[in-house]
Amino acid sequence: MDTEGVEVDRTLSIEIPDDETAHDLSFVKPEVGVAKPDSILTVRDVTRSFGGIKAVDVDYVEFQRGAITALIGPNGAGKTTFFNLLTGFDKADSGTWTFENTDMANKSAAWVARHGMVRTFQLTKALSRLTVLDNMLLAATDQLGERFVPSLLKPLWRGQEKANTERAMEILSRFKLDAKAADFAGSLSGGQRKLLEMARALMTNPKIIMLDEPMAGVNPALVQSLLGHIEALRDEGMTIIFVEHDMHAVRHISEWVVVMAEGRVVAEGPAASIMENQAVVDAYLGARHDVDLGDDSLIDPAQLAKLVAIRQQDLAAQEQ
Ligand SMILES: Nc1ncnc2c1ncn2[C@@H]1O[C@H](COP(=O)(O)OP(=O)(O)OP(=O)(O)O)[C@@H](O)[C@H]1O
Repeated sequence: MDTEGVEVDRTLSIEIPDDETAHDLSFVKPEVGVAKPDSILTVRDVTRSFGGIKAVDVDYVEFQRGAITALIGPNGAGKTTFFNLLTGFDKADSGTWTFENTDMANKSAAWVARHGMVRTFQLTKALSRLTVLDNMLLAATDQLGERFVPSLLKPLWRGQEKANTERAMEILSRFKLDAKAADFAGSLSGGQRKLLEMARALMTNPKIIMLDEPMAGVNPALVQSLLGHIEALRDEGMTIIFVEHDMHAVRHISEWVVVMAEGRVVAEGPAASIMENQAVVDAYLGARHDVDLGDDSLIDPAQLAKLVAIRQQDLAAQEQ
């Protein structure tokens, strides 16, 4: 169903113009539930509640293979919960999702990773106390799960560890982190940590990588280089879905943007169309979120005036 309750015909195949690349979605209609030319991940009727709150209530969304899709929305919109459901870190109350026609609903995170879909996590304190290389090796075992428990499969494990170390060093050198392999992860800069988070996820050779706020805490001077790495992964054929609050980054690299509010997808489309979408502006205003949509010139002056008025009311309330 789209937002107006109209059944969307998904049996229609969309012809990609010859001269378009796989990730150009500029010719796809910016409407909720729209079919993509080549969906790698299709989500249907997924819900997850916590107590009385429906954190996720997604009717239908397709993610285009080989594209960079941003998942945005105000605080509490359900983005993280949605990521966790899709990657097996939480269980949905209902719904299905298929990745390359394989049913992925409510499988374990290790199973999901083995089948080619991984999400990144911000480095925890515990991981900061391990070396960069340890982090990489752990990512391989974590995500591959019990198959490689070392005590059970010692000879196999040793071979595996050697292969994993080689692969880890290869990935680290891609991100220019190879010289840091023996350093504690906690000693890395904000930008290098983000690269390590991405590098960890690549250990299992995923087809879809889901990045959790890849720009958070990154020095603005390094943002460009980080975006370049993400684009390079896309250019090699990987599908990228990322949650991000930094709208400048979203505008810069996303071919498609999916907007969530109160658990639902309220809009989707190319970044430029999203910035003008009334449902999106309302979602952010409704959440009273201090938002920078990345380019003030794209915001309707009336909406800006509304924002300013709300801000003034907040200030007046604080002064009372
Ligand atoms: N484990 C949990 N227990 C109870 N409520 C939860 C839990 N996880 C999420 N929620 C609630 O579900 C809703 C969606 O939260 P979620 O963290 O997914 O939003 P988000 O869009 O990722 O927000 P943010 O941008 O702030 O990270 C919120 O109301 C949140 O309080």
